[in-house]
Amino acid sequence: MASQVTFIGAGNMAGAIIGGMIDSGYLRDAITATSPSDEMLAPMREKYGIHTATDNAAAVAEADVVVLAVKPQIMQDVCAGMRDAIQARKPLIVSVAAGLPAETLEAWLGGELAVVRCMPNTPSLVGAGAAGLYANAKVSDTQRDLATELLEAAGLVEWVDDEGLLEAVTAVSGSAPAYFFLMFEAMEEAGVSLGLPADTARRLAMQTAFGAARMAMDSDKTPGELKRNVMSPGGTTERAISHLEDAGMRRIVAEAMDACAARAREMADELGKH
Ligand SMILES: NC(=O)C1=CN([C@@H]2O[C@H](COP(=O)(O)OP(=O)(O)OC[C@H]3O[C@@H](n4cnc5c(N)ncnc54)[C@H](OP(=O)(O)O)[C@@H]3O)[C@@H](O)[C@H]2O)C=CC1
Ligand SMILES: O=C(O)[C@@H]1CCC=N1
Repeated sequence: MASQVTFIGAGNMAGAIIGGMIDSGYLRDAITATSPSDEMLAPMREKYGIHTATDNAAAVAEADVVVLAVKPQIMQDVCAGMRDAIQARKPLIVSVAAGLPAETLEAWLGGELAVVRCMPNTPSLVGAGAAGLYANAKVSDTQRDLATELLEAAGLVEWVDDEGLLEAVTAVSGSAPAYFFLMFEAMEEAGVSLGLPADTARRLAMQTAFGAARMAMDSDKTPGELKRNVMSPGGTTERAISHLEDAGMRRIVAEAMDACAARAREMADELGKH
């Protein structure tokens, strides 16, 4: 029998994971999503055929897994509202909220709970997400497998054994779709400066990124080898890559990712007080 999964929050992240679960054949009847108003829930019912509810406490009463998918800033209040129901049932808690430590969530929900913390990213919406997961000591092997199954429905899953590493995951994948979107913007602008129509430059840049990612994922070669294969000696790519290296591209990327991880640590300090 499928585990009963209740999503608290029915926004982008919940929708992405639910969509992936349905596509991979998860029993619709075993999925419930909640939101304060029916406005968000009606499309969920129509699109996915799942159960919906506006009462969080009632919706977790029979859940085996509760996925916390509301904004971090309102999480404490949301947890307080379903604390008794959670303690009566003790389901696996899976949180996708940025910055909130597992220990804090466990305390807000009354303590002694198995908690999986997840840092997903927005490509989950198209089934191409990349998520880092961390389990506290109370999570059983079966619960770990279940969390993997739920999150793999939206893309790649990588477990980390130290919660602090989720800050590095945030820098490498959680926030990283935005780095690539910035690159697309820059390449489109440069393509336009070189005379291409904007939509042509945009399509070429995006297809090239897609092709490069797919090629790197399918290949036995390292990204460095694949890069060198494009660089004919004395050719155009060598000139472009030299320029990027000389301008400090690697240093800029490292500094941006350090800043990202530092902000994730700050958010954990700000939000995680309990
Ligand atoms: N977006 C991203 O790139 C990433 C997001 N995350 C995390 O995912 C979580 C969700 O983000 P996202 O899906 O983007 O946010 P959304 O705003 O799309 O979704 C949040 C949902 O929670 C609902 N909600 C508000 N109050 C309650 C309540 N009391 N009970 C139940 N549901 C409620 C909201 O409803 P309403 O709109 O009616 O208020 C909304 O549907 C966040 O914690 C975020 O940190 C993590 C990694 C990446
Ligand atoms: O920017 C943020 O804070 C969130 C967390 C990771 C992606 N978006």
